[in-house]
This record gives sequence, C-alpha cells and structure tokens, in this order.
Amino acid sequence: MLEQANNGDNTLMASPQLLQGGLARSERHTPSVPTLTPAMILHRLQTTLELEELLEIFSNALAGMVPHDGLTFDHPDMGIHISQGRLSRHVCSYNLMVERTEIGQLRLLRGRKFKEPELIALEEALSMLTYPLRNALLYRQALTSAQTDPLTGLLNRTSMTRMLDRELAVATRSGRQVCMLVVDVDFFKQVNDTHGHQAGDHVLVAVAERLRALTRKSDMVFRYGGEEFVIVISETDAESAATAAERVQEVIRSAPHTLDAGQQIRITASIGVAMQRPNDSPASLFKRADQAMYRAKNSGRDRIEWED
Ligand SMILES: Nc1nc2c(ncn2[C@@H]2O[C@H](COP(=O)(O)OP(=O)(O)OP(=O)(O)O)[C@@H](O)[C@H]2O)c(=O)[nH]1
Repeated sequence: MLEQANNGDNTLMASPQLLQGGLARSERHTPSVPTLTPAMILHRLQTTLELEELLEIFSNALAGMVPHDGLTFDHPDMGIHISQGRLSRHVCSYNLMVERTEIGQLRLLRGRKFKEPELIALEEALSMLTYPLRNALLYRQALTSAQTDPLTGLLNRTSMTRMLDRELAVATRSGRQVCMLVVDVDFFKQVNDTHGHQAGDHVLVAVAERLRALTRKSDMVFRYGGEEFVIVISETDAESAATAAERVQEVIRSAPHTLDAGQQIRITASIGVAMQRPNDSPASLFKRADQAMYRAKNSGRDRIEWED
C-alpha cells in the first residue's frame, strides 16, 4: 500500500497505508478506457469550475493510465469532503499545493497495489489538475461568500429565499408544514450607542452562535439583516414551533453577553411565528412572521407573537 505526498515543491514521500473499509478488487475504471494525451486531459480539466465535476473529469481522464475504484478529495479548512466511486484497499494519497498554498488532499483507491509507472503517470496528471483545482476552490469560495453574512457566518437573506423555496415544496409534498421564526433583537441601537459599534457586532455574533447552537441540524438560521434573524424549522407542527420559539427567547435573554471591555449586558428579542399555509411563497410566509414580530415589539418586546 502506498501513500504519496506531492507538496508542490517537488518533494515526494512514500509510506505504506491501509484504508479501513471495502476490499473491493474490481476497478471502476478499466484499462480498456483509451489513454488521453496530456493536452487532451488539460483541455478537459479546464472545462469546468464545479469541484465535483472537475474531479469526475480527472478520474475519467486518468482511467486509461491508472485504473482505480474510487477517488476522494478533502479540504478540511473549507469543510469539503468529496468521495466518488468506492473505498478500496490500496490508497495513493497526495497533498496538493499551488504556490505554497495547500489546496487539499487527493486520494486514489483500488483493490491492488499501484505500480511505479502508474504513479509517474498519476503525478503527471496531478500536475495538470492543480491549477484547475485551485480555480474551482476559488469559485466555490466566492459562491459561499455570496451566500453567507460575513459578520456572523450565518446564511444571508438571498440564501433564505432560495432555500425556503425548496423547503416549502418539500413540506407540501410530505403533507407537513414549515415554521418560520423572525427574531429581532430589542433596543439594539442602544447597545451601539452605549457601548460602540464593535460591541454591537460582538452581540450580533454571540446571538448568531446561540441560535446556531440551539437549532437542530435540520433547522436553518439566517441573518436577514441588521439585528433581525430568521429561523426556518422544516416539517413541524404548531406545538413544536411554540416550544422552539420559547427556547429561542430563553437562549437570548438567559445569560448576559460579555463585551470585550468586560462589561456584561443582557439583551432580549421580539419573536414572530408563522406556519406555512397552502400556496405560501417565501415572501408571504416571511411577511406574516415579520408582522407578528412587529406586534411583539409593539406589545412591549421580549415577547412571542403568532401570525393572525
Ligand atoms: N453594530 C452593528 N449595528 C448594526 C448592524 N446592522 C444594523 N445595525 C444597527 O442596528 C440598529 C437597529 O436599530 P433599530 O432598527 O432602531 O432597532 P432597535 O434599536 O433594536 O429597536 P427595536 O427593534 O424597536 O427594539 C441601527 O442603529 C443600525 O445601525 C451591524 O451589523 N452591526
């Protein structure tokens, strides 16, 4: 079993490694696949910025030279783990770099050992992959930042509309309902005015963290804008939604927030709740939850109000 690490400055290390998992011997790609010229491989790799598609192209282009059962790609800092084909006994692993920047680890898997000429061919192919791979990672980074709020790291309003569209359709098909909570921090302007904008930012980040920690994996938390957050609970009912709203209210007001200067401040939030109705769009559902939130504000704040 071989593990290679190509770190981009021509250092190559080899050490034995055995992968836990399947012991499949049949290869996903067989030697009958035609061998491509380097120019053809490079051309194909430059046809996409989608990471999964790029790796698929790479895997297919490699098939004639280095038959394999599967391929994995990992970039832990970007939270990326892609696995194509299947796990197999022998693993050939490369840490890829471009201009001294790590761009992830690529592993090739198959049931029999990789031979020396195959490793040479693989390294040649990898040298063609690195720049297209770097570009695909940059593209993914750009897409992610367009979807997230830079201050809190939560998904932003644009993402909310897109994801809610899908959630509403799924819930309609399954005969269940989506619930929306609009959560607006009370008297937030006072936090800024009294403690400064940096402290205000700090509170927003802390609120986002509390909401994220509270919500289940299937729930979605968005920063709608300013000090307004939206929680979307998939496939729920009114009783569970009420419990969720109480938990949100509690988690925000329970513990004080400690500012950088050491002061502690307590904050509360006004919460509006709306349940999905037939033919709801993201906008109509949001409108009812938002109106309910404003009623909570007008009724004294630190309250939960339901849609009409
Ligand atoms: N620090 C900080 N402040 C923000 C941010 N976005 C919006 N704000 C401020 O949040 C404040 C919101 O004020 P208002 O809309 O009056 O709301 P409020 O003071 O919370 O009052 P109520 O909602 O009525 O309880 C404004 O002063 C905005 O400038 C941000 O990202 N960081």
